[in-house]
Amino acid sequence: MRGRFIAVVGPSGVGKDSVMEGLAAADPSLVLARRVISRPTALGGEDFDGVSERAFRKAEHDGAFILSWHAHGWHYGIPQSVALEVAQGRDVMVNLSRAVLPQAQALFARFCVILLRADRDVLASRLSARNREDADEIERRLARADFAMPSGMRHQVICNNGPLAQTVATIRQHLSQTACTAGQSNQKIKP
Ligand SMILES: Nc1ncnc2c1ncn2[C@@H]1O[C@H](COP(=O)(O)OP(=O)(O)O)[C@@H](O)[C@H]1O
Ligand SMILES: O=P(O)(O)OC[C@H]1O[C@H](OP(=O)(O)OP(=O)(O)O)[C@H](O)[C@@H]1O
Repeated sequence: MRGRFIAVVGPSGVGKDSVMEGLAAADPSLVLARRVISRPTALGGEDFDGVSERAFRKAEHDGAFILSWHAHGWHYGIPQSVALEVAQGRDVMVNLSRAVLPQAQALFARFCVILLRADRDVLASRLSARNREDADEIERRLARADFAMPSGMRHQVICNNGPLAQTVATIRQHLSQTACTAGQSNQKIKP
C-alpha cells in the first residue's frame, strides 16, 4: 500500500519545522522531506539542500522536482525522491506553501493537510526569537500569515500556541485516525 503524503502548512514562525521534527522523533518511520531551497545553508533552519538560484533553476528545468514555488524571496523544490518513498509505502511529511496544495493533491492518492496556526503576537515573538530574519523581513512574513487556503482544500487546523509537545501529541492522535483519503473533514482541534 502506498504511503501518505502529509502536507504541513501555515505562516512563517508558526512552528512547522519544529513540529515536524517532533513528530519524526516520536515516530522514526515518518519521513521528513528534505527540501531544495535557493537559500544559503549558513542562514540555518531545517535540514535542507541549499543551492544557488542558478542551480535551482537548472534542477527545476531538468525535472528534479515534483513541486516547486517561490516565497519570501527564495525558490523551494520538493525532490522526485519523495514520490518514490510514498510509492514504497512510507508516510512522508512535507513543509509546503499553501499555494501549491492543489498540485500536491493531484499527485497523491493518500493526501492530507495539516494547517498550523498561532496568534499573531506569538508568531511575531517566535520569528524574532528565531533570529534568522531582520525586522523588515519579519514584517513581510507576518503580512503573509493569513495567506488564504486554496478554495475547497480539506485540511485539519491545529493550534500551536501552546507547548510543542502538546501539538505533537495532538497531531499524532489525528494521524492515527486518518487514512488521508477523500472524506477527511475540516475540523478544528484545540490541544
Ligand atoms: N510550540 C512552540 N512553543 C514555543 N516555541 C516554538 C513552538 N513551536 C515552534 N517554536 C519556536 O518558534 C520558532 C519558529 O519555529 P519554526 O519551526 O522555525 O517555524 P516555521 O517552520 O513554521 O517557520 C523557532 O524558534 C521554534 O523553536
Ligand atoms: O505560501 P505560504 O503558505 O505562505 O508559504 C510560503 C513559504 O513559507 C514557508 O517557507 P519556509 O519554511 O522557508 O518559511 P519559514 O521561514 O517559516 O520556515 C513555506 O514552507 C513556504 O515555503
